[in-house]
Amino acid sequence: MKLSGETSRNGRFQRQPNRFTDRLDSPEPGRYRLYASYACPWAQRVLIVRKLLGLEDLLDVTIVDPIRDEKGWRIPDGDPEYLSELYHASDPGYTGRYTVPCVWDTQDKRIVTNDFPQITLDLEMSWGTSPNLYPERLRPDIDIMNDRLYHGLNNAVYEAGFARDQQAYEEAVARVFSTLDFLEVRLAESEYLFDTLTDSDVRLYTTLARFDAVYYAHFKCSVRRLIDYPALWAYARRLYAIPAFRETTVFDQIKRHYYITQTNINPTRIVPVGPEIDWSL
Ligand SMILES: N[C@@H](CCC(=O)N[C@@H](CS)C(=O)NCC(=O)O)C(=O)O
Repeated sequence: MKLSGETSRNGRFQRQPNRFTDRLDSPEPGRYRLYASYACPWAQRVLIVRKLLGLEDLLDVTIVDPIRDEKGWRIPDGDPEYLSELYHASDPGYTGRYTVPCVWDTQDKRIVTNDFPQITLDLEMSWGTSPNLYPERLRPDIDIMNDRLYHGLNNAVYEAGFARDQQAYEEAVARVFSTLDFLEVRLAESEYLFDTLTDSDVRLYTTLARFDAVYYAHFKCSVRRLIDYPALWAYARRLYAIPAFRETTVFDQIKRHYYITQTNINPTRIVPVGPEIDWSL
């Protein structure tokens, strides 16, 4: 992983900006292809929304190999062999990481977007509205919630895991658990984060699904497990019972990806056995 450029002088992880930020404002069958990994929480968001909205025929998908080497994501039986080739075809001077999710335009032969926070919103606003995951009446609240989830949880677990400094690590972990505490209270009274299933639930779910399997040990977010939060754990299992969530949650690939690929954190590449967790309701 080329993370060196993403560590600040005080040991904090600072994610690279997204290079491709065009919008997906009109679906065209056969034109766009999503590149995703089952391991990646940002990519799983798009896989879930694609299935929830029934966009399988409008947005083709390629799932990359979960084990990434120094050349980046490999495309099984792919043409091209590596995702990097699509990045360089789109921008020959590209020097960042080759990230999923990204959407490739098969007609213009370029990456339209790797702007992960915007991809699901574009699909929800312009590609499919049943169920309505981004209803207009809730948009300002969903935006605030998504921001809170990103800084307090989705990205904070990475800030904890990739910290190179004790204080930076402890500050990120504190944010993770104060956010989980806030969510526990909220979800004790409500089935979803709002009065209906929304984009925010998708964003929360993909981090919760990885929490006990990876973030607790590998990223050292070890104060409490997800299963120690009764309301959050029940909520996570309720979402897992929905096919779009369950069918895109591949625990084996999640674990192998983080433990084998992130050798800066796990140089032995040993994948832990367990934890044994029953996700059924
Ligand atoms: N686009 C964002 C978020 C997406 C992201 O980080 N995806 C990860 C997988 S979870 C990835 O593709 N990483 C490739 C790499 O680090 O080389 C970023 O640039 O950080």
